[in-house]
Amino acid sequence: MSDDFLALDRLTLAYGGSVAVEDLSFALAKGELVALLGPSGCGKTTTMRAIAGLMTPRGGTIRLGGRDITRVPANRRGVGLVFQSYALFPHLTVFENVAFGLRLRGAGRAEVERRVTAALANVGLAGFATRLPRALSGGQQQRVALARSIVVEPELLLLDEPLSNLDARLRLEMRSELSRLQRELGITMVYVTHDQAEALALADRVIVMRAGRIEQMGPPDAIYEAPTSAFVARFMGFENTFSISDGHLAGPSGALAPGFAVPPVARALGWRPQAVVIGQGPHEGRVAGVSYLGQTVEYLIDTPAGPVKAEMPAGAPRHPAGQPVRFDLPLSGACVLERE
Ligand SMILES: Nc1ncnc2c1ncn2[C@@H]1O[C@H](COP(=O)(O)OP(=O)(O)OP(=O)(O)O)[C@@H](O)[C@H]1O
Repeated sequence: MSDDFLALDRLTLAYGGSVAVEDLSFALAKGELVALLGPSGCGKTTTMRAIAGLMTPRGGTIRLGGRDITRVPANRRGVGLVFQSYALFPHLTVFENVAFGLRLRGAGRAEVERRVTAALANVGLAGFATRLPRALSGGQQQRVALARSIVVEPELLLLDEPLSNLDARLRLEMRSELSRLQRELGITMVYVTHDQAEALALADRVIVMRAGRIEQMGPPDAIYEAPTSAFVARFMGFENTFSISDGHLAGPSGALAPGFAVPPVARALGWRPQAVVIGQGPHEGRVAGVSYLGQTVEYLIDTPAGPVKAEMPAGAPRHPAGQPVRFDLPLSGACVLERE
C-alpha cells in the first residue's frame, strides 16, 4: 500500500485527435518527490494537468490515497499546483494572496491568521505579509506562490517548472528551500522540469519521458550513472553518443572505427566530455572551438563522425582552434547503451 499513494495506471491523454501521453503508468509513495524530466513536448505538463483534474483522460485511471480520482473535479482532489508563472493577485498583499484558498474553504479569522503566518515562515517570508507582489523579487513571488499552495495542506503538490523564470543563483537557492520544505512537511510532490541538474538534486526518483511515454525511471544516481538508452544518456550529459553500425561508431556525418571490440550488447556508446582524451589516441580531428570555463577547457572537435565535445583540466596542454588534434574515445570511459 505504501508504494501507491498516487498511482497512474495506463493513462492515455489526448488533445482532440492527437495523443500526447500514451499508456503511462507510475506510482509514488507518500512523502516521495518524483521528477518528470524530458524535452519540450514530451507530455510532462499534460500529465500534470490530468493529475490536477484539468483534463479528462482518454483511458486509464488515477488513484490518490486509495481513491479513484480520475473523474473527480479539480477542486475536490486535494491537489495543489505551482506553475512557472506565479499568478499572484497583484492587488492583494502577500498575506491575502496566501489566505485566499483558506478563505474560500471557509476558514475562520484566527485559523487563517495562524496558518498563513506559519506558511510564510516556512518559505522564509515572515516579514513580508503586508507587501504587494510588485514589491517582491521573482524568487520572493515564487515563494508566495509556494506558501499559497502549502497553506491548504494538499495531499499532493504538483510543481510545473516552478523555478524556470528565476536567475541561476535564485534557482539554486529555491531548489534547496524546496528540498527542505519537502522534507519538513513530508508533502508528496511531482516536479516537472527539463533541467537535468534540478531533477537529480531534488528527486527521490526521476522519470525520464520521451514522446508521451516513460523512457526510464529510477533513483537519480542510477539514471545518471546507468542510463539504459541513448536518449536518456544524452540527457544525462553523455553528449558524445554514437550508435553502433557494423562495429563502427556512427555519427551524423560518418563513422569512426572505435579501436576496440564493441561489446555485443551495445546498440550505442556514449562518452561525457570529461571522458574524451585529447592530444593522443587513434582518431584525428580538428579543433573547431575552444572555451575556457575556469576549472576546465572545453573543446569542440570536428571528426569524420561529427562533432565531439571534450573537456580537459585548465592546466593541461592547450590545443589551439583550427589545428589538427588526436583524440581517443576509450571503452573504459564509455557508457554502454542497449537501446537507441
Ligand atoms: N492545448 C493543446 N492542444 C493540442 N495539443 C497540445 C496542447 N497542449 C499540448 N499539446 C501537445 O501535447 C504534447 C505534449 O505537450 P506538453 O505540454 O505536455 O509537453 P511538455 O513536456 O510539458 O513540454 P514543455 O517542456 O515544452 O512544457 C505536445 O506534442 C504538444 O504539442
